[in-house]
Amino acid sequence: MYIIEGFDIQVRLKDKVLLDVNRVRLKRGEVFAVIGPNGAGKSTLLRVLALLQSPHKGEIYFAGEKVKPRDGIRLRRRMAVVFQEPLLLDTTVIDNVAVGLRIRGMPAKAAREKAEYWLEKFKVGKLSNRWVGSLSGGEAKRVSLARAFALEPEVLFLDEPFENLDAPLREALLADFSEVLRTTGITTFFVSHNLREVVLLADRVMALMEGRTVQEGAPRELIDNPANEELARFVGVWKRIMPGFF
Ligand SMILES: Nc1ncnc2c1ncn2[C@@H]1O[C@H](COP(=O)(O)OP(=O)(O)OP(=O)(O)O)[C@@H](O)[C@H]1O
Repeated sequence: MYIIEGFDIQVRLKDKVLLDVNRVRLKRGEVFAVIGPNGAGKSTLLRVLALLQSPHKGEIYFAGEKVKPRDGIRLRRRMAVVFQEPLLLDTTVIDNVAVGLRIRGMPAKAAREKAEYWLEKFKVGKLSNRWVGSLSGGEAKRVSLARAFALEPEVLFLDEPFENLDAPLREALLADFSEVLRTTGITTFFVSHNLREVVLLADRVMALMEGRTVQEGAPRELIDNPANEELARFVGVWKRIMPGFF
């Protein structure tokens, strides 16, 4: 039932505890969001669960299997990560999407077809042969999402994927992304500052502050009954920004 489970995860930097999470669990098929202020440890938690960073303490299970350090590469192939910056390779759009599939042993023609399919899904099919250097920020994000989905990962990790976009571009991408998520049913873990995004996309949300979980539940629970004053202020700000939405 759980694809990823983390227990007693601690990350430290010298004497400072950056992350101290008792339990985090991601059910198969759910969209799980992590919100919290700057420096709360959200990206650190993402990196730990995506097996990109080893915690100083704690255990992680992937599909019921306890993760050992040497399992990293093998298990990471079952995941995909999209960062705030698209991190595209300096080549064409289609090659960016196809290359991961080729690395996984897919023949060139099949990889190209799959890449085209996912580029179409994210409405950038027409840009297939463009060099990535000529893309706008929004187009590059769409390509990086297409690249992640093309891998058909068991878990998709997203670190603030809609940041740094103008409002109209962000809205359009959010709508398209939400549609793809709904149709693929892919298990997703995403980090966000944006409560509206969380309401639109997430089944469950965890609020992280100073590296610790302060609340976890359905987005509605967090909005209606924030667990502490800081969270209540955060929710209050969003209610003022978007009256009627929450
Ligand atoms: N390599 C590093 N060196 C020093 N400090 C670090 C490093 N990585 C993370 N930190 C610190 O760890 C804490 C958690 O960082 P993290 O990026 O996980 O927070 P976050 O919630 O994702 O923040 P943001 O919303 O600003 O991206 C912060 O105080 C940050 O300064």
